Amino acid sequence: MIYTCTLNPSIDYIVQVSDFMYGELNRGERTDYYPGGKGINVSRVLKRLEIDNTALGFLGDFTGDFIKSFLLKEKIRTDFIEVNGTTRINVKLKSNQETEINGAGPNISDKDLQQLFDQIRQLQPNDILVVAGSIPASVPNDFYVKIAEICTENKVKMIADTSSQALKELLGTKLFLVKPNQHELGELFDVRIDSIENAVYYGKQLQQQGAENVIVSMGGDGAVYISDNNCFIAKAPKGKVINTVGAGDSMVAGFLTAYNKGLEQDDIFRYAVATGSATAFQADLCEKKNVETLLQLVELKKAEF
Ligand SMILES: Nc1ncnc2c1ncn2[C@@H]1O[C@H](COP(=O)(O)OP(=O)(O)OP(=O)(O)O)[C@@H](O)[C@H]1O
Ligand SMILES: O=P(O)(O)OC[C@@]1(O)O[C@H](CO)[C@@H](O)[C@@H]1O
Repeated sequence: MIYTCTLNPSIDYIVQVSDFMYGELNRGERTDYYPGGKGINVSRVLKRLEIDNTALGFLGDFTGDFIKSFLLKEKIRTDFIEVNGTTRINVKLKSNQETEINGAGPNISDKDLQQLFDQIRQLQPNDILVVAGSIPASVPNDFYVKIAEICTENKVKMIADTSSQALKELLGTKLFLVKPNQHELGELFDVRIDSIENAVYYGKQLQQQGAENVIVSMGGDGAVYISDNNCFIAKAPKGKVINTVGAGDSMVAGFLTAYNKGLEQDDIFRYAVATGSATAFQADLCEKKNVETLLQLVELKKAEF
């Protein structure tokens, strides 16, 4: 069984303004509300790709209820822990540029954290747990490391998609997959990643630090995949970009879907890239048919290591 865990979910409020003017009254031309948070996005895309999964994490108040009922409508199994505060609303402003304001999120108590640990201790060998997104301010930065320890003990495969200190803390931890984007990887090693060569080099460093599979995503430029002694480089398909929020999460869901089907490494990566791009070309997250249309448009090559 696959589980996702989102410590700090959100409602993503997506507002389109043709010429946003700072300090003025701007009127939204189109507004959308989606359940968000990286793990929740992974769960939603997995479900669309016909992979059953359960979404875990913390939800609170009316915003939490919105997310729960939205996921229920999409027939996604959930087992969220109810917290006292209000789940955040993240603003995604689409104008000439994409601007994001992500909220802080509610406080999470020690009791809530213990409850999550208890849930994770119930997972079975060969289950997969995707921990994704930022760690709320009230939760220690090494929280994912503690989760990883439980996963290792119970032979659960852990996937991490996070950034900043939470990602730094995970260095040296055994992970099944880690998927930083180029900026997150650069921040991790205190360098600027502006070429495929750099992404391969630092991706390999991550592999040496304990990750079985590493994907470095590079937005419209595609991605790099490192596993065993193999390295693949993919160019993303071209298309009309509508909303890139969740493209990286979709990539993780695509990877898992193809891995679950037992595909070869190159085809797993092709599927992951197509899924990320399929989401970038939709207002909401992608559907299976969007992914299938893009599969043959992903240009992939094997690189020398
Ligand atoms: N402009 C784009 N055109 C085509 N494909 C894209 C574009 N942006 C993203 N993608 C696809 O999605 C994948 C992941 O994108 P990106 O590197 O932006 O992830 P991310 O920063 O983790 O995203 P997020 O945090 O919003 O989920 C890319 O490797 C690519 O396949
Ligand atoms: O603040 P975090 O946890 O780093 O990221 C949260 C977030 O930006 O990530 C998702 C896209 O990947 C969105 O659904 C959500 O708003």
